[in-house]
Amino acid sequence: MGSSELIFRGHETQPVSDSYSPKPDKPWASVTRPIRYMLREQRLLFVFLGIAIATLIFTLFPASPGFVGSHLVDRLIARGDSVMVVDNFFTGRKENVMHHFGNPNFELIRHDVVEPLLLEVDQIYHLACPASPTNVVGTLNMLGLAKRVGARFLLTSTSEVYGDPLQHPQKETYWGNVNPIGVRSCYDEGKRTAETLTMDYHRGAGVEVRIARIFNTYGPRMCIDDGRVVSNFVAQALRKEPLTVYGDGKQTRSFQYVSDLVEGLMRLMEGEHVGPFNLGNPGEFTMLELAEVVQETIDPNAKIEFRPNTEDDPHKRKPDISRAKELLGWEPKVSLRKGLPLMVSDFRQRIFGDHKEGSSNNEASS
Ligand SMILES: O=c1ccn([C@@H]2O[C@H](COP(=O)(O)OP(=O)(O)O[C@H]3OC[C@@H](O)[C@H](O)[C@H]3O)[C@@H](O)[C@H]2O)c(=O)[nH]1
Repeated sequence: MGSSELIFRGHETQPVSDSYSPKPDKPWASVTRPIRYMLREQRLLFVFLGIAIATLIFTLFPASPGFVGSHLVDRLIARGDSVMVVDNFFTGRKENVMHHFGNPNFELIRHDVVEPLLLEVDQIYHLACPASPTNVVGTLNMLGLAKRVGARFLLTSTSEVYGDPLQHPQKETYWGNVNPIGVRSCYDEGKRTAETLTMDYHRGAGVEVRIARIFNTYGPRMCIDDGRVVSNFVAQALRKEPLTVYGDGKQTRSFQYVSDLVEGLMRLMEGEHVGPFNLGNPGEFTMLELAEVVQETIDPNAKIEFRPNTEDDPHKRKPDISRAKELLGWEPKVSLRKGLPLMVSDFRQRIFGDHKEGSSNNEASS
């Protein structure tokens, strides 16, 4: 049964403050109940919530605009789930999911999660997060929805909750070192608040929740020129521009290929553990080392240009993934040197319109 047969009452108002109130009577229950029963009996129905807003003032730390989500949708559809994507397309790209148009198991809804919406679903992957104060509102709305319809809710939190970490590598038990009033705070504290709300809805309202803390992720369909380092370096090398290394380039990050992340998210959703779980690749690189890998992969003659670093830039970051290994049976399979070429062919195609290099849907087999 296609998800298009669902009842969608997206424009009903559902004030955040009534999130804990009992469910009102559903006038269409006699119609929706059998449909819901059949859907549940056949396959789970998913809502995937895409990116919400990246406003002009807050574009500093854009979350993945439809990038991670679109790969997740591919996997869910491939295993036969019905998927509804909710996205306001402020930064997300319709092209990322266009190949599912016409599939009765796929539905796309233009909606901003800062506005409440009501959909009958079993699972919610909440990936929407603008670097703006509205991210907390979006999370509240989605938690309210999960409570109301009894859906399992997965929050994609971030390694940013560890701030500029004083513990290395970072374990989930580490509470972090975040500046509450800095330029990154809106995103970092927004995600920390999202984790808090998620746990409160779990403890207080019995919502089934899952929390993933996602480390730097890259792959095909990543936004070009979004400011993140892998996207910047790859686009710069392809355009024969110098790679812009911020600061002295000795700060470290751990880069995970998108298919590894998607596998981790799905295992987390299906598993029995709330988390939080670090989902990241423990391979740690300085930005200068990353630049070297990009040079090896794209252009050995690419120059490096040093730029002043941004404020509060974390000095190092590397996930301890023992918990995910033990409880989810998950670990990344794609190294940076293997994953980067798969992203490069997609970027080349999108930057130069070159169709010889393969499709934008490249995935590393993992
Ligand atoms: O062109 C660039 C861009 C960035 N950088 C550096 O590369 C490092 C990584 O920067 P990014 O912006 O890619 O990523 P960050 O690790 O700072 O934040 C990221 O962390 C986890 C995710 O959840 C966030 O969405 C993402 O912003 C920083 O040290 C930055 O200073 C460069 O050297 N050159």
